[in-house]
Amino acid sequence: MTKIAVLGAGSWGTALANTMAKNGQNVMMWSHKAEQAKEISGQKTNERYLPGAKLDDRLQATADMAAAVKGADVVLFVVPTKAIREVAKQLAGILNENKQQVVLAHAAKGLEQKTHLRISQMIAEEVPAEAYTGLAVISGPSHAEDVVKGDLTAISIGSTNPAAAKVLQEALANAHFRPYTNTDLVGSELGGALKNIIAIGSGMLIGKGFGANAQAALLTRGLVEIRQVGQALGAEPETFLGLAGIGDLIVTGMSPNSRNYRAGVALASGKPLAQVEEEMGMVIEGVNTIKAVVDFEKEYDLDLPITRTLYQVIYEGKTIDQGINDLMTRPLKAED
Ligand SMILES: NC(=O)C1=CN([C@@H]2O[C@H](COP(=O)(O)OP(=O)(O)OC[C@H]3O[C@@H](n4cnc5c(N)ncnc54)[C@H](OP(=O)(O)O)[C@@H]3O)[C@@H](O)[C@H]2O)C=CC1
Ligand SMILES: O=C(CO)COP(=O)(O)O
Repeated sequence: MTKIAVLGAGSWGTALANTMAKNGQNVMMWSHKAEQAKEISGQKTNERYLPGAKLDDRLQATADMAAAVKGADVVLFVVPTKAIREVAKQLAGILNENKQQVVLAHAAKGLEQKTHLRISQMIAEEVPAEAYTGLAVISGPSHAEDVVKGDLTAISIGSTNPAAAKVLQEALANAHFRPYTNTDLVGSELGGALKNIIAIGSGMLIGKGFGANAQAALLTRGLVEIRQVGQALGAEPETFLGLAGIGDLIVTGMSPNSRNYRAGVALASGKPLAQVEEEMGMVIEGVNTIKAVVDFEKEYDLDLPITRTLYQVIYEGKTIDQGINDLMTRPLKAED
């Protein structure tokens, strides 16, 4: 039995922790809210984030990070990107105090606002190398709402340390949940972060009444942009043809369970971004990630028309209709 501390008690942290608890692993969740930890441990529910879901009887949560981490073999971060650095700082203090060495993993899908760093880079800046044996990312097509219901799901775990990926693969696997491993940490992180931008666009198209042709065009051309950025940042291009790439793009770009997709639909109805974020009540990573990616376009001399147009629509007042027209009437070119 592996002892796993899951840091973060939103929808995805709860769904992953619940999967491992059902598999018989020794799981302790950490929530920064004592009331929520009490609800998870006592009632086996997390009504705010997974309404109606009944969690495994063995699942426990605490608001004391040191207690969650004590004796853990694996520590898994599942907080939004903007909270990763702060949580990593707290964890570093605890691991240092305990002289403890763990496998580190995260399941977040974004880039840091100011630095544009990937999540594993932020964690590696905060947690000293002697406190962990490997760093892995859980990526791929997986909405928490579907996972907690036991819907069939396949994900990918990326790490340059195969032993770190393996320990997570074994802790998570069951007949409904099939994790694959790969060694492309960079590509697995970027696939997860970048598809959120395209998913917002996909929601906008549906909100505007367009159909499957339009969605297929956007997702396919969006994948070309994701691959360009990935290659510029050192990812393996093949990763974007796998679960962490096209797999996640399909589910996030087409499922109404996606927060990013739903945000696109809501923006197309004319709601301002602040209202969309408030009404969602859960993190919409793509609206922040897009800021980093428009900077990458200049920094690495890339051509990212969809990303650039979505940025203009979300932040610079361009209408969706104008954005679509700009994209459709660009100079004609060969498919690349
Ligand atoms: N939801 C999903 O299906 C999937 C999500 N992901 C990714 O997982 C990450 C987390 O997403 P998700 O679970 O959906 O997010 P949610 O918005 O559902 O939950 C976020 C959780 O993190 C907590 N949190 C926020 N800031 C802090 C902080 N500074 N310290 C401690 N806890 C904090 C929130 O607490 P509070 O209630 O106080 O705000 C909440 O419990 C994201 O990067 C997302 O892209 C990846 C795959 C699937
Ligand atoms: O990454 C996800 C599914 O794989 C979750 O996407 P959303 O954050 O858009 O819900």
